Amino acid sequence: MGPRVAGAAEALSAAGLVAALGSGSYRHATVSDAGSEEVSVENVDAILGSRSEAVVDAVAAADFVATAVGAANLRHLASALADGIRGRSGRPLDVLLAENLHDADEVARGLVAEALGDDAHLLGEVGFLRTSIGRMIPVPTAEQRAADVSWVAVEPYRELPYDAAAAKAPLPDVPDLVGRTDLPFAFYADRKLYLHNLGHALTAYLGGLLGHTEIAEAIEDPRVHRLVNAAMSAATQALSCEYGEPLEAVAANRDDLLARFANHALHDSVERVGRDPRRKLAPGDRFLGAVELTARHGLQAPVSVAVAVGTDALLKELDPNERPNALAALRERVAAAGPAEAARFDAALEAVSPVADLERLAELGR
Ligand SMILES: NC(=O)C1=CN([C@@H]2O[C@H](COP(=O)(O)OP(=O)(O)OC[C@H]3O[C@@H](n4cnc5c(N)ncnc54)[C@H](O)[C@@H]3O)[C@@H](O)[C@H]2O)C=CC1
Ligand SMILES: O=P(O)(O)OC[C@H]1O[C@](O)(CO)[C@@H](O)[C@@H]1O
Repeated sequence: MGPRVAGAAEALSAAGLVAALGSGSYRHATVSDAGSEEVSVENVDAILGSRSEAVVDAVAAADFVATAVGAANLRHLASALADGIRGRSGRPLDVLLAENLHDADEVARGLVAEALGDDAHLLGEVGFLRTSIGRMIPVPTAEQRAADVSWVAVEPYRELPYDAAAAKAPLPDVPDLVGRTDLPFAFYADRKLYLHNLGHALTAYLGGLLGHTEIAEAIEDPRVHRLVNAAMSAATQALSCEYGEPLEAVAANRDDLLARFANHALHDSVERVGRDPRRKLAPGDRFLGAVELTARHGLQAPVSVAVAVGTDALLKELDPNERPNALAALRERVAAAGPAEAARFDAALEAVSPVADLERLAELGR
């Protein structure tokens, strides 16, 4: 039997999924334009999040725990994690955080500490491990769900680096679960958000402006590719300067990502990759975090343009009365690099809406 992993999924809407996973297996397809391969993953179980006693017991007994619930939902796990930790009687626990969230370790630790209250000392034996979760997994279509609610399709990329320095216990030997200690883990976390997620979200928003519905179509549009490549190249150079990692190594990751975004067989949607622009445009997340990183190295121009594209996507989702404050806050973040940057942001915003002028955006980002 493999390691015991505590998992939980949200009640009600997830009940069907939990029931299907409770049958003990699910089908897992790896898809690419070169072909696809399907396997059955065995020895699986699931518990509804609302069955909190069962979740607590699972956390108390687990060899390790992993979360992948969405950054905003982490807080809902805190109480079950806290009670599960109490139930371990001091036995060390590692919690792998598979969320696109900067400083996910500090956020999760803070939430669980609050839930533990007077027992917060128990966190001495708990590792909150950042991960760099790069595998792209689209949302199955309604037809796919109707045929098999637990079926999932993924891209071939499968490496999962985690922050080994923060671990409290040895993690099981799982292929491609890679404990990184060669560089500060901040490099991997920043590379994920400010290179992968920045480029991906920009592809989604530009694709949306041009009427594309799938990411692969969007990135193959040369007008989109040029702007995404420019923003990702600025992030590449800035990451290399920030962490002393050779430029060629970071650039190889950029090129691999650009090629992976073009996986047609995955049918990843502009909607999924662009979802929740409010979170994506928050301080420290993929846009504003990337603008800060690139500005520190004088490389911010194409990223400021990217922020304007993201801002346009956000403003379209907000109530009209929320827009002025949101716009002012975002502009202020970009303007921290100086008045020329603020002017670039204003001009880029004009070039996005009401009509997207991608030539003008490319000029502004140079
Ligand atoms: N889909 C992808 O390609 C990747 C996603 N991520 C990150 O992984 C996380 C999950 O992403 P997805 O699987 O795409 O999202 P999703 O929305 O498809 O799945 C999230 C799951 O968490 C469950 N959940 C939410 N709140 C819960 C709670 N309080 N208790 C128990 N279960 C709860 C939901 O029922 C759902 O099954 C996000 O933070 C995302 O940024 C990271 C890399 C890859
Ligand atoms: O899950 P989020 O934070 O909304 O962002 C989506 C991004 O995360 C991933 O799902 C996983 O890296 C990417 O495919 C995509 O860029």
